[in-house]
Amino acid sequence: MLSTLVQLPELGTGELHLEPDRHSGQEQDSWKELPLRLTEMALALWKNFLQITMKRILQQRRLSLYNGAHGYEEESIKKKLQQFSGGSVNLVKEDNGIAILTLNNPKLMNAFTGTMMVELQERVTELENWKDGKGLIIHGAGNTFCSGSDLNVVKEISNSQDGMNMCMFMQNTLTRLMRLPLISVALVQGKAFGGGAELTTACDFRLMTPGSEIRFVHKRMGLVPGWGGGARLVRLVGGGAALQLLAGAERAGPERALALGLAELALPSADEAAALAEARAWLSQYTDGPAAVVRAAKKVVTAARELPLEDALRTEKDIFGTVWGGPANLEALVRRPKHK
Ligand SMILES: CC[C@H](C(=O)O)C(=O)SCCNC(=O)CCNC(=O)[C@H](O)C(C)(C)COP(=O)(O)OP(=O)(O)OC[C@H]1O[C@@H](n2cnc3c(N)ncnc32)[C@H](O)[C@@H]1OP(=O)(O)O
Repeated sequence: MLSTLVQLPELGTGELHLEPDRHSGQEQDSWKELPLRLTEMALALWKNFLQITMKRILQQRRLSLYNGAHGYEEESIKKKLQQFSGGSVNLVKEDNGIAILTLNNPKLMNAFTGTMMVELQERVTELENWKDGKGLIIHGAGNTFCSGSDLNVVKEISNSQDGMNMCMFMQNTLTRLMRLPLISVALVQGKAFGGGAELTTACDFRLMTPGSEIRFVHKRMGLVPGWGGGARLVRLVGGGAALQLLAGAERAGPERALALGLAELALPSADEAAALAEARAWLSQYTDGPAAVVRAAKKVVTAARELPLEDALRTEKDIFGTVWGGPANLEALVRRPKHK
């Protein structure tokens, strides 16, 4: 019998066995079967690829807050949002496990157009599939964070159905962002207003440059948060402070944000490049070491943050099981570090 491995682009590797047909009483020339057998294998690999892809889509659907049962038809919502183009959401994933996500619409203070909302979801999906990822920094182009939804788009989708659809779409995306097994930082330069303020609350930490502001301006627009920022803000700063920030549309500069627990650090420099370098340095103290362990730490916190106690404890046990006796644990047992 002749065996060989065959690598097909995008589909993967399959093992091909060729053997003469002994029933015909003649040695078949196996090589004549090769094209047919290659086709058979390509079909088998393609079927496997489709099964894996469908499993991933269904898994992401299961992770979503809203689905068909809530009247949430994602593909038609994306189609609507894609009518409003402009700007981009760029992602660079580095070999060190840190990703930089840039909101790139500086002409409009990085306001979210419809296509940017769709691109943000696509970047989050990329990050969900990035198994070596440890940390994420989100910032805006042009030394400012994000001015919320593009008001030109808001005008076009001001009817109830479109508004609810955009709300559910962004809540789905920001909830998945919040749950990423990466340690995430919002680098707030300039203005984080409206939906931009909400986006900062979907990150684990917020670092703010001199003169920057997080401001929930929704009330001044006759609104309340719709991207999940209200629910997350209460969990970050407590109900009283959240109510002041929402009902007063109050400004939170670095000092006030630190006092409220809304930010973790007031950065010294307003310079765009220096601020990003400082954010990288700050994040690195939490992302150094094996990705499996960093990701496990975030998963433990996510479970504890969202689940009832006993479910959180069981989840912690399961996560513990993924690192106990793992490479990093065994190596540390040999090295016996002193935790001075
Ligand atoms: C659930 C989320 C919620 C929703 O979807 O309904 C929202 O997020 S609604 C949007 C909430 N955001 C705002 O209301 C912010 C509006 N913008 C401002 O208050 C100011 O632009 C500010 C304070 C962010 C910056 O002021 P500054 O004087 O520094 O700059 P400009 O105002 O001249 O802005 C430059 C340029 O950008 C345009 N711009 C700014 N923000 C938006 C936006 N959100 N949508 C569309 N366009 C925006 C602004 O109009 C200027 O353009 P120009 O053509 O030069 O007039």
